Amino acid sequence: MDNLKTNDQESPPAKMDAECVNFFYGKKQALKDVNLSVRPNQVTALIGPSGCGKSTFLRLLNRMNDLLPESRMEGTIHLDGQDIYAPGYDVYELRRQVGMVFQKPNPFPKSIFDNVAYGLRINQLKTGRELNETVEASLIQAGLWDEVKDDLKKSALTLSGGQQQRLCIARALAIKPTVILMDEPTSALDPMATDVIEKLITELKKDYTVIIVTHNMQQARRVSDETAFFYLGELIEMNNTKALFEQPREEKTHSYLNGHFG
Ligand SMILES: Nc1ncnc2c1ncn2[C@@H]1O[C@H](COP(=O)(O)OP(=O)(O)OP(=O)(O)O)[C@@H](O)[C@H]1O
Repeated sequence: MDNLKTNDQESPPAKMDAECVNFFYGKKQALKDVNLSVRPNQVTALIGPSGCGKSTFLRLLNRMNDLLPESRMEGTIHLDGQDIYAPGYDVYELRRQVGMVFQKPNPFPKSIFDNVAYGLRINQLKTGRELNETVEASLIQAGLWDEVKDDLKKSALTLSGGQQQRLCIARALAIKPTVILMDEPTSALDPMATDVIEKLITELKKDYTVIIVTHNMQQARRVSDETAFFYLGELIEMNNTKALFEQPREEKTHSYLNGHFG
């Protein structure tokens, strides 16, 4: 399955890569022999019909499936060349480096400021002026600062859905990750809020590596540099987004993109 990797000799080393990954929920196999490389400072989209394993794969990238009872993973996943499932690998440091934004905005019932400061405080990374500066910088980077700068003490729950999602992105950015995982980050948002987040994703890749699960093929086309198409737990094809959409190599990809199933 090496041919599914998109890393050639001229590319920078992969930011993350998966080799021969299988994943089981009890007896059910959700991922089958997945080989996939993610390039740094790019947006990689994971697409495919419901239940094909996109979210399962995404969650393996920061070991979010570790606590699921009776689940089992085989294969290896590297971050900057290090095996993140190796015994002794620091899972807390992994989750600091590989942040996650979920489908539904999930701010804590706390102030806007405290939401962004949360990870910095529990990890004792910053206090005082440094804390304030990092909160401000994260809100600026998430494109929310101008809308909230006079209301930092207000509850995060008073924000609109789109603002809440940008707040969750600011919260993820505050602890200085290098990779951001996004699991259908706009599926609960209206078209205008979606547009704002999509533009933000494009901005973020200057500083971060972004991996996004999306049901929306047009969104994958708009925001991503590379797209991986999953079907029934297998990675069928991965390529740069334009090529995958315009000249899919595999018949299954072609059928899916043309709406024959999904
Ligand atoms: N916690 C779980 N326990 C058991 N089976 C699960 C669990 N989570 C997912 N699955 C199964 O694993 C398979 C892959 O699910 P996954 O959520 O990764 O797919 P997906 O492509 O992200 O789907 P969707 O687009 O609907 O979110 C599905 O058959 C699903 O039913």
